[in-house]
Amino acid sequence: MQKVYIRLEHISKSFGSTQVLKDICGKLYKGEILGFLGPSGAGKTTTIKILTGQLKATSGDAYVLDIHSNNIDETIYEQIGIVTDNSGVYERMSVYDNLRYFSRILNVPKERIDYLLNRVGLYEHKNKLASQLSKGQKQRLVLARSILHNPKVLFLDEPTSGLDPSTALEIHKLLLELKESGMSIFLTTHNMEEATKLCDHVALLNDGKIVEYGTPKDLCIKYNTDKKYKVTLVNDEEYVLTSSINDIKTLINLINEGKIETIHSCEPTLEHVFIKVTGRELN
Ligand SMILES: Nc1ncnc2c1ncn2[C@@H]1O[C@H](COP(=O)(O)OP(=O)(O)OP(=O)(O)O)[C@@H](O)[C@H]1O
Repeated sequence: MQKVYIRLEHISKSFGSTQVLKDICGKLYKGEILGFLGPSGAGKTTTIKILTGQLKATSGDAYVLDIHSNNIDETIYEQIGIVTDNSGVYERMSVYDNLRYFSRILNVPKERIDYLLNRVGLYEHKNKLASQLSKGQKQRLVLARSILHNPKVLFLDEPTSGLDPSTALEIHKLLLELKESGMSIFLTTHNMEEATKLCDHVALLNDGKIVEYGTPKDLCIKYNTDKKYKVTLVNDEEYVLTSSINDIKTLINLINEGKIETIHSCEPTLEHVFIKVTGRELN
């Protein structure tokens, strides 16, 4: 049976009289990426903070590697990595020394530092002071630090926000490799394309509640209610047809006339699913 690395059981969280998480349940299995998706303020970071022992839930139980979040102590940090924001970088140390410092604490061979610096595209900046890095570069340094010790579970809060597309692509490649190697990744993002590409399962969060859960593909199929088909003709013209009687007649005519090159069904994207489920845009 697949190992469960994270369990959220009926988690609720209030700050004063404001309830920000409402009965959140979910599981993350070994070697999977679970995406927590939702607009700003939906409760994504709060969920990570509860799981990693930085905040206490008002009710419910959360477990990481079978340890209840109320019982987490520093030994858990040998098994998990966390990327929340750019904090935790020693600004007056070089990029290399930042990682060397943590590699000593975590007993990681220093050869891994160069490997990771290459992987996150910071090798050529290794002698720069961390304070001289751009926001995106600092974000990559935090990512490298978080996987230095090859943790079993990695928490990533918006890991590619503010990164240019090619760096984001490199990070995606790295995350998929980490997953392949058996790491479990709990990812929060606003970016539905990123989630579709990376996540085995996604939970759509709105106003502190999980409003949908499933694989990105299954959710897109589930919400493909007004089915559409993209038809490309031999003369390169393109049409989007629906299942209406008129469109079906048009389709039959096009087939009879031998004018069709390809037909594809147009499933909605996760973004469309989110809008359908919540009635609101993501941002
Ligand atoms: N310490 C706190 N005290 C009071 N309210 C808080 C606290 N931390 C978070 N909140 C509130 O809880 C809600 C959820 O915040 P959270 O940071 O979890 O959202 P998020 O989904 O991660 O948003 P973003 O995508 O902008 O990071 C927000 O309304 C926020 O203002």
